[in-house]
Amino acid sequence: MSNIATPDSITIIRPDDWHLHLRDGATMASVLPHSARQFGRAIVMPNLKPPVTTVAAAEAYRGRILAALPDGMKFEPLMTLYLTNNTEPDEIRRAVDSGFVHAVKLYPAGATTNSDAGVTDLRNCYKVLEVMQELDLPFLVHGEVTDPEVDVFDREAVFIERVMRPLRKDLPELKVVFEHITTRQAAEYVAEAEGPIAATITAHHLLYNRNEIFKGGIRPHYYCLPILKREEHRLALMTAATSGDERFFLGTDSAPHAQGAKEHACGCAGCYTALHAMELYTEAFERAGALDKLEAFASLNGPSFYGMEPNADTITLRREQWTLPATLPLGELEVVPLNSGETINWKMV
Ligand SMILES: NC(=O)N[C@@H](CC(=O)O)C(=O)O
Ligand SMILES: [Zn+2]
Ligand SMILES: [Zn+2]
Repeated sequence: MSNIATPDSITIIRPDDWHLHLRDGATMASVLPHSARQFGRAIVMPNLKPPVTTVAAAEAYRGRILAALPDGMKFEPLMTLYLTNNTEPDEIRRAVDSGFVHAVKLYPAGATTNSDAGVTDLRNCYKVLEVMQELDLPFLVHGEVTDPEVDVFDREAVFIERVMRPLRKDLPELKVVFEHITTRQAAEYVAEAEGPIAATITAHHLLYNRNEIFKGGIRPHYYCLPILKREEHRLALMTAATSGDERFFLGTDSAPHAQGAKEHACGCAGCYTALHAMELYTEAFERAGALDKLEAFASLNGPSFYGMEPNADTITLRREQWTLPATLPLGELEVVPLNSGETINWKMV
């Protein structure tokens, strides 16, 4: 921990969110201003129902997002395609030509919310991945095996051995983002691997370990996938995020679900953090005495990986306590944000 007195405000280049769920329709329209207030751009996840599997669908979705953006707000949605067993190499060429599709997303079938249409075996997709490698289109990976024999807390670490290493051995020049990493194994793998690889890290995986899910009872709003892990893993993620290593950057994985779908006998995975994401990241970096590393992680490393310029403006967070609302009406959903009813220490100006 640094002994230097921490500041009462921090100004950084406007960050981007490299992993975001906006959903669609009225919910998307209500969620969007939360993200647009904090972030200049976001990689928009394609796990809609039905999933965004074509450039035409991504173009229509992008149009709906831009149409929903309130007047006077600036925000660039960076679109992605949902990879299926049947994605055609030509779709990848169209994606690159489009200029607005910036990545392709892997959902192993059954791994997470709206992953039913996902890939059952990555070997079905090698023709597509070869074209992505050739054309430099990033491959974003939900990195968990779906084998029910594997303990849910081990699914990310096992994925590295069973899927990630063989994939990157076969396609060493493919640009890969290991999304929302949650383990020491993933942080170490990304830090040490050769070739073009990076990882996004959520605010909640930096702040919490798995005890948070069970504090005083079962707390479904802390349930997301990959699930929160032990403290040793949280510490490894903090080390990675604050290391200054360009391979690690911000991705909130903010994912709105209806209150009733989370407070349920079989509750959905996903935490809603779009409202207060930068406040949470600032808190995490401050606790590590690493506020000076926040800008690289939040605003510089992501654009550098994607070959973009950083944003031209800045944001400021002030040390100021405020309490998260119990629920947020977000279009057709009533959403309980992460930290609902709790007081946090930073506030975006
Ligand atoms: N992270 C989650 O727990 N949920 C995400 C899906 C995902 O990113 O895996 C969602 O779409 O709700
Ligand atoms: Zn995921
Ligand atoms: Zn996600």
